[in-house]
Amino acid sequence: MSTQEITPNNDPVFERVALVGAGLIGSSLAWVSRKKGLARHVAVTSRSDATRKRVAELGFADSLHAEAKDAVTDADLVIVCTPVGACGAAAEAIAPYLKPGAIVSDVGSVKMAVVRDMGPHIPEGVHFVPGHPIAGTEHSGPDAGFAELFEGRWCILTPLPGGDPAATAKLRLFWERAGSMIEEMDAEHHDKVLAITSHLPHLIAYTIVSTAVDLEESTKNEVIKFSASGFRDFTRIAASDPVMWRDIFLNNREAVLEMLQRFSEDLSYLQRAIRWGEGDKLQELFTRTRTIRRGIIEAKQA
Ligand SMILES: NC(=O)C1=CN([C@@H]2O[C@H](COP(=O)(O)OP(=O)(O)OC[C@H]3O[C@@H](n4cnc5c(N)ncnc54)[C@H](O)[C@@H]3O)[C@@H](O)[C@H]2O)C=CC1
Ligand SMILES: O=C(O)C(=O)Cc1ccc(O)cc1
Repeated sequence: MSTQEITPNNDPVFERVALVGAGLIGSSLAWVSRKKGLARHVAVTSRSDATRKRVAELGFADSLHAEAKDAVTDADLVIVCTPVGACGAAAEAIAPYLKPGAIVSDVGSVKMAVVRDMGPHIPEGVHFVPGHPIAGTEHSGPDAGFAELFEGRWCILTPLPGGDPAATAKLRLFWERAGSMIEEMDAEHHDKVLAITSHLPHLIAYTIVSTAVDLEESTKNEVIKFSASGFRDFTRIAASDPVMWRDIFLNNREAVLEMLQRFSEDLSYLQRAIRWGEGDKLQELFTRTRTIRRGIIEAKQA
């Protein structure tokens, strides 16, 4: 079904959207929902008094709730925006309060574990459509969010086999109106692709920054002083939320370990080439990767 057929105009996509968790992604979704009129009411839930106080000051919620059940009651769309490891408990807590016909989604960076943990709690008659915006920053918490985060970025939906296509189409429309481009795929494929494009790069960044700071004191000072753009980029990524990334690696274990194995083999190949002075091998690989980068830039400009 084309999204045009659902809402031919700019009416709100949903009456009431409930966001469970008010960090970078939850607050960005609240901001964009309000800015672009995606929902008539944005209900936000956060467990801590301090975060709720801050959310009230920032003013991105129409209603603010300590208990997720109060936010999700009567909601047409519920998006769980917690770290991946907390999604199952969040689904269990809200399940009895979900409205028949409501759509439940999430934004987790891993999909198979989210389906495994949330799926069993979603009641009959409620549509579960997992999602993952490929958009973010190294910042976290309610202050980090902004309405433009999803603009021009991919959002991957992983609908379950046998799920309601109309629910998926409506969620697609929501993300499209938030500025995203949508791709659908199965959860297993998602986890493999993201293991190499996002999870492994973060692991490498965490490692290289940690290796650099473990160097003896004098060298460490030089590292900080002369950190050129390459290393700086790594430090930005390595500043990402520790709990969120702990949960990603624990919940995408198989795919990350497989990619890590391949990566280690490729690294050994380069190590060998350097040891034996095989410049042709180095140059050939670097030429190949340069072509890939240029291809990505050209595809973006097209
Ligand atoms: N940060 C990023 O760049 C991106 C993150 N994601 C995914 O989005 C989700 C949220 O990430 P962020 O918004 O960046 O995190 P965040 O740390 O900024 O916010 C997480 C929110 O969840 C709440 N929370 C934490 N543990 C909880 C629990 N046990 N029960 C209930 N609430 C809990 C926190 O209080 C906070 O409000 C994660 O699953 C992450 O994998 C997806 C795309 C990009
Ligand atoms: O800040 C960056 O460079 C990111 O890579 C953000 C990010 C983090 C996790 C995701 O699942 C998607 C995007």
